[in-house]
Amino acid sequence: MTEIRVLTDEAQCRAHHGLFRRAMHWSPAEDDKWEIIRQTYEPGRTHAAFEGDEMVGTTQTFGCSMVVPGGAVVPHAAVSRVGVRADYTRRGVLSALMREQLSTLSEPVATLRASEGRIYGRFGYGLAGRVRFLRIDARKAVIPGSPVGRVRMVDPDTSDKLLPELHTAIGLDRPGQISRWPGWWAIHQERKGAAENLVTVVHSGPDGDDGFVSYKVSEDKDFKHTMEIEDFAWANADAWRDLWIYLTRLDLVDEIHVDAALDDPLNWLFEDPRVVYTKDVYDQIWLRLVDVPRMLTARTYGVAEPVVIEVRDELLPANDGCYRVSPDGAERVEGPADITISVELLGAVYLGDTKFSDLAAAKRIEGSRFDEADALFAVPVAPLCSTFF
Ligand SMILES: CC(=O)SCCNC(=O)CCNC(=O)[C@H](O)C(C)(C)COP(=O)(O)OP(=O)(O)OC[C@H]1O[C@@H](n2cnc3c(N)ncnc32)[C@H](O)[C@@H]1OP(=O)(O)O
Repeated sequence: MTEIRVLTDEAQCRAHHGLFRRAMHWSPAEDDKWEIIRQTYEPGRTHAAFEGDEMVGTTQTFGCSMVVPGGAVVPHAAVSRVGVRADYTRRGVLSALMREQLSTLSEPVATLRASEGRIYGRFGYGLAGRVRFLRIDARKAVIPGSPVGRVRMVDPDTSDKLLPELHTAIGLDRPGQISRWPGWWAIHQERKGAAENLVTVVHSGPDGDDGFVSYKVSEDKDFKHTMEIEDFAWANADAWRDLWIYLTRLDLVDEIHVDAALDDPLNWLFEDPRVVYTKDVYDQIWLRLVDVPRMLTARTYGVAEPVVIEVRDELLPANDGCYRVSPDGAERVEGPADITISVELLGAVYLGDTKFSDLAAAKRIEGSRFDEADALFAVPVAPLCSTFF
């Protein structure tokens, strides 16, 4: 029988990490890497599945906060390192891990990045945010005008001190953005070493530092140079534009790759909008409403007549019930409901990436008054989570 345990000692956490990496077809971390990775194992947040004495499955959370529509910041669990040993798959190991993890979470919301699209819906995670992968032709990318602020290159020691504070100040700018935990920064900082050669520049305007970008440039056998933008945050349009001027005027860069929000206005920066090419749109945020009443009251709503939504949650039945959503907020009520929706799909509409009317058109939800529900849940900016975990 599968038993789920919370891991406490380091040797087991290392085995957990190795099992997850093996499930992803990656080799285990070397000793020097483990010294950094061990900092990402927070007490009480690591679950493993055991068959007898053998560890056969893993999952873990990182504690942080997430921005919801309207700007409130709520406690959030970032779920990661999900893996089941290949000789134990499709026997319910992941299901047991997910049930235990969900029932013990203290945060009202959890998100994850899914390796495959069919895994997590059954556990109540909905596809709540997508991202555009952009390719920019750096040789033709001309931004008219001059920078208005100052961009400076910072050495690794300086950026290690500066970036966590700066990200806290400016990084929580959209629904879906999350704060970063010490272990996240430990791994990011290690990447500035020789192996990955990540470079950071910081922008300052009239009120001080207000933007940063971390990037690396690699060269292929044909001497083509490609820049990968790994981390990018800005507090205002001047910082955003100045940092792009810096990036597109760098020598020896042919192409730039970056992930951007669906509504990022990057094309409009350039004389020729076609230098920005959307190579892909992919799912990014999979969101699980753990405490539906709390999460429905945490966000704000648009202007429309109130709608009553009935939520169904097989794994966490405390969420079952009807909620009246209006421009003034949300509250539990008795029925009748206008719309019936699973907790998975409520997660999909929660940040505003998906509309009720789209789910109705796809025959995924039932009811009426979808236009009013769309207007209530609409958000002025697309969700994004710039923090990979
Ligand atoms: C947040 C992250 O860390 S993402 C990384 C996720 N990890 C990986 O992709 C690593 C490789 N894969 C694995 O380790 C495992 O196959 C897992 C974790 C995806 C699934 O673990 P399992 O123990 O096999 O899942 P479990 O047996 O509980 O399956 C539950 C249900 O999901 C289905 N399912 C599980 N994995 C998949 C999949 N990859 N594709 C489609 N269906 C799946 C099962 O068929 C089962 O359906 P059923 O209830 O209708 O029978």
